[in-house]
Amino acid sequence: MKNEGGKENNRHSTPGKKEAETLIQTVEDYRREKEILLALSNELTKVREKNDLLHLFKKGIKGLFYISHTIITLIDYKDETYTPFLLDNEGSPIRTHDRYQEMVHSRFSLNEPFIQSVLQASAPISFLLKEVMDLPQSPPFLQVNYEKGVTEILMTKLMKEGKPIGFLHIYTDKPEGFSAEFRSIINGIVPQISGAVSNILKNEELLKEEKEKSFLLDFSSEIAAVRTKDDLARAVHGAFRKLNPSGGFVIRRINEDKHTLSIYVYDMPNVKNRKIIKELENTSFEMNDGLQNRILNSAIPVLLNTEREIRRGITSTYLQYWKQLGIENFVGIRLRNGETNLGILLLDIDEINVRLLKGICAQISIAMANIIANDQVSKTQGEQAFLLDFSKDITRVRTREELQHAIFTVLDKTMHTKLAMIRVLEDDGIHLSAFMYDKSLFTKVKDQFDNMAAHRITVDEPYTAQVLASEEGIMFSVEEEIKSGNDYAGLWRSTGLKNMYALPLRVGDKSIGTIWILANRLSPLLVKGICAQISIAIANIQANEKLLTYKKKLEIENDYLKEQIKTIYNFSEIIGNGEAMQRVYRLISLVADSNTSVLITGETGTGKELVARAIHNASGRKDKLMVKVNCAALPANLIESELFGHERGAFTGATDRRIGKFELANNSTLFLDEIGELPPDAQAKLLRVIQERELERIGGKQTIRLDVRLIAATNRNLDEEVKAGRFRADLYFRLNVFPIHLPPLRERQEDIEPLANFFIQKYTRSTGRKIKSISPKVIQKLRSYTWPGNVRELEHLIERSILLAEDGKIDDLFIPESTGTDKTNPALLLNRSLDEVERSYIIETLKRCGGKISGTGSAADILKIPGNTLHSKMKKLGISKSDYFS
Ligand SMILES: Nc1ncnc2c1ncn2[C@@H]1O[C@H](COP(=O)(O)OP(=O)(O)OP(=O)(O)O)[C@@H](O)[C@H]1O
Repeated sequence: MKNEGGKENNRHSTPGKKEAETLIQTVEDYRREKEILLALSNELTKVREKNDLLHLFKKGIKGLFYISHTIITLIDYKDETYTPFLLDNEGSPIRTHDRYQEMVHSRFSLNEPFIQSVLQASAPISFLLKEVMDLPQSPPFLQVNYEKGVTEILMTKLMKEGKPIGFLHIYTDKPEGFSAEFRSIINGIVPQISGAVSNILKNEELLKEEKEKSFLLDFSSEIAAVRTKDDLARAVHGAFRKLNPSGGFVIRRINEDKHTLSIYVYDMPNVKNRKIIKELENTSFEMNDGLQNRILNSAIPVLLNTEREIRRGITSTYLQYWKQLGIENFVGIRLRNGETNLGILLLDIDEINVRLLKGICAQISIAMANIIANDQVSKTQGEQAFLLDFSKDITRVRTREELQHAIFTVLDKTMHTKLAMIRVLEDDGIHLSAFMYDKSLFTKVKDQFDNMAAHRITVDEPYTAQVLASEEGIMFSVEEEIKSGNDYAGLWRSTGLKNMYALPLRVGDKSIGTIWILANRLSPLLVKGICAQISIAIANIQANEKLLTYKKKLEIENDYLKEQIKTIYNFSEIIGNGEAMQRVYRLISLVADSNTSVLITGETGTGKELVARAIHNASGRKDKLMVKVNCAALPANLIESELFGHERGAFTGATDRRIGKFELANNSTLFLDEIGELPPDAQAKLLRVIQERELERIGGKQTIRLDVRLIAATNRNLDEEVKAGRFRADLYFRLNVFPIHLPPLRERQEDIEPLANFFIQKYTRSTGRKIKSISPKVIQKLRSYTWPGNVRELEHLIERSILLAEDGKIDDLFIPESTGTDKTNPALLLNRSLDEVERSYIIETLKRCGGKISGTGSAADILKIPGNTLHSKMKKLGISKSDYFS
């Protein structure tokens, strides 16, 4: 240190004349000094512009004092540094120094001895560079100046309101250094320089404020024109480009769930990786991630450092991406409308201008709130208009197909998703079965989905129970359900959609089912509206389907009723009192009242159906119709559907649901006529139904429990059918619990006359003819006939005879020509074996040829076989002469 403003030392140095001269000189100096000071201070008070200050200062002392260059530095108390503020761009020799730029942008510590001594000095203080530059912690600019030939520095602090605000640095490269006069002038001028610096600072601040104001004004007029999200993005982009041409911004909006934030608008000019952008665009970030919530809770912008936040344990993926993208620092500011947080603005900048940012964010917030409100209004209007259309569509829906079309269309067109499942409650109020779904949603997990859909669930199934108990439905996050072990969530995840929206379907207070829709996001208003409409449509369709089923059932019952009326007189009486029929009556009364299955056997026309009806009419089920199925009368491919019913679409041609005869005979009797003709598949299914007492319609999932009494009849010998493998033994045993055999008419001749009389009465009544009796001759004829068609044949014969009778008397019957034991009558071919028929035919031919076996006009000739063959056949069939010569 040389000295502190030691002006007095130069004055009063020599006595006498010299003293007088010196005094004059001193006065002169003083005057000059005053002049300089006055001139300088006059100039300096005018200074407003940064560049003017040093220029005027230098100009003021030019020619009077020599200096090499000056600098003004400003103190920053926040980080306890001082930094260059005004530089001498023309005179400074260090401008060519390598470290010049570094010096210009450095912040030098206030806490070191060199600058502390300046701060403590009450007047300008000078230093020889070589003495101070190597002292510990000395600022590097001393060294840099020294290296450029500067020898000495004069420093003084600049004050404002009693507090140092910066320093004036004056450098010289001359050995004589700074004169006392110079020091004195500097000391005198410091207040003016301080004032000028303050003025410059104030002016700069004012200019900055002006600039900000005009910036905000521009921005606000741009924002005022913003109507859409895109407009907002453009306006914000333009504004930030002006402030920081290379930086980007992101505005995140708080989602409707109030727990997450997603990108609203953004501009990331430095991010070239589309994948990262897509990822950032499509992700909802947890609000309470330790960072977003901090920004939302802070009234002022928050300056953040990516690395530091990661170290603090913030795990949100966007930080990792930012790190990857090299974003070191960023600023987060909340966007808020009144007391409501709307979202956050994130800016890729290092410095914060709090006032400006707050101004910008206030404008963005207003625009954003307006856009959101506008969007909400037009969304609500759109949704309402849409719901109106949907409700119009749905009122026209009558069938399940039409409903499916309406639902699939609405989900596809407006929600861009598909129906996962509608389950409806069954009549028992406990089970829910699949009603409608879109398989194409689950193509990746087809089998698993089919299994799930085929599976009936109950109202107690936990997820269904939750949904049914909820007012507005439940949104399941697929990922969270996966984590919590929800078995269905795997299926959900296969669709790539993020949420499962499950809602109860209700009509009034009554739950009718559940609807499950997978989507990334859905409007709650829309879903609720749609579900209400769907609920009503389903209820209508169900009622419609029920009505159709009842109608069908009634129609079928009606058919049976008609049939029953037609035959009512038939089963009111069974004619025949012979021993064989007495036995049958006993059996009927024994079995009628039980639920035992009965198998009635006997040749065709022996009255098997009559007996079946008699059993039914004598049973507790008589108030309901006995249902009859003729197993021989139906094509094999329809028999199962006739017996067990089918659901619509169960097979080609099944255009409607059909109630099977089994279901129709519930609580009554099912008469299976000609059971021996039942195809094997149907036998197997029949057996299952008899065993389990329940069935499922073909193509149906619902199990129907049944209480049906079975009576089967056949004219076949089922024992033999079983042996030949044509009839299932297990089914035979099930049916043959109580066998009743009806003997052929030829074996109960005693019944022929009463039967004949019964039929005469019956047909005289219906034809109006008056036949009183049958002659004994005719009765005799009837008895001697073999009646291959049994009672039915007798009935038909009498009917025909009555039509042909004259004089109220049946004198003759139109029995086929060869009666009695003649078995060549084609009618008699029935119920006979091939050997028997062959034997009768050979005997008949031999008779016609007078017993001639071979040769011209012989039996072999007529039969067109060699004589030898006929011989051996006769031998095999046991034909002897007595057979054809009697
Ligand atoms: N004992 C009887 N008394 C009065 N009518 C009878 C008697 N037996 C049979 N019939 C009449 O004969 C006709 C044939 O009887 P039914 O249809 O019951 O015979 P079925 O053995 O079932 O014949 P199929 O094996 O050909 O079906 C019917 O009109 C029936 O009313």
